[in-house]
Amino acid sequence: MTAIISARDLGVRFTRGGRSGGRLRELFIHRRDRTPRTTDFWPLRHLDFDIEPGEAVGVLGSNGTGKSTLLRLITGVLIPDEGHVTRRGGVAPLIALSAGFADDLTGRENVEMVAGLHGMSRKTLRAAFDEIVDFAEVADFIDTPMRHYSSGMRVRLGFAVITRLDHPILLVDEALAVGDTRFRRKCHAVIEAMLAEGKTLVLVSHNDTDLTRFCTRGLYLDAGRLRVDGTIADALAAYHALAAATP
Ligand SMILES: Nc1ncnc2c1ncn2[C@@H]1O[C@H](COP(=O)(O)OP(=O)(O)OP(=O)(O)O)[C@@H](O)[C@H]1O
Repeated sequence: MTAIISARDLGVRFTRGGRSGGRLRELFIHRRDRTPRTTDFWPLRHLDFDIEPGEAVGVLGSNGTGKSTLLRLITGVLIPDEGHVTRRGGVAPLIALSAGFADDLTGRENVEMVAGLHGMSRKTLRAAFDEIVDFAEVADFIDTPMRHYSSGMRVRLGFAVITRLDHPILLVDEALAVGDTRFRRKCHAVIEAMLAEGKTLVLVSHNDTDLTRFCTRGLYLDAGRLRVDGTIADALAAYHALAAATP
């Protein structure tokens, strides 16, 4: 089978205190020529893996070990400094606890923007809009600017719109941790349905139950390296062994 996501010697370099240059600037500058600074570090380096279509892969590790960075590299919003990552097909990303929403726009405008950016036609969005809003339970706030949304409301609307995209790859970063129990249950049913359809899931989570519920495979990151690429049970065991050994 041909991999749907492939990483080869993948690495990215950050500057302590903030990555130099904005994301947009990075698109226009050949960053590989950037002279290293003493404040530079590699949050991720020398990563190699292939993910097959339909796999459900959990990414785990302690805080700051590069999990979100890996998802941003897979999505393509971050450009690697070494190696490369390739995707076959579109990616529906729910990262940084949002679908990429803008605070000044209303919920409605944000849904339209995100759906449009991800290639959903106006007709499809019109047909799906009410269900998205109902699922997110934000009908009373849909014309309110996003800055007035709670983190739970944001993540609910983000989840509702992102999971409606017709992309084969779903990336979820910690989003399941934010909703309340009832909403989490609704999200679980949606993810299970997407997996049953053959979609590919990459899930970043600190929650063992979520990781074992959805994922068969685990990528355990430590100090920016891929330490275990195995079953989710193996990856969790390595993660917990390290936590137990760390004072
Ligand atoms: N834009 C940036 N510029 C500089 N450093 C950054 C940037 N984004 C992240 N980092 C740093 O890179 C490292 C990896 O961050 P990342 O958010 O990927 O970790 P994580 O494993 O997702 O952490 P957590 O479990 O806390 O969410 C951290 O040291 C973080 O402070």
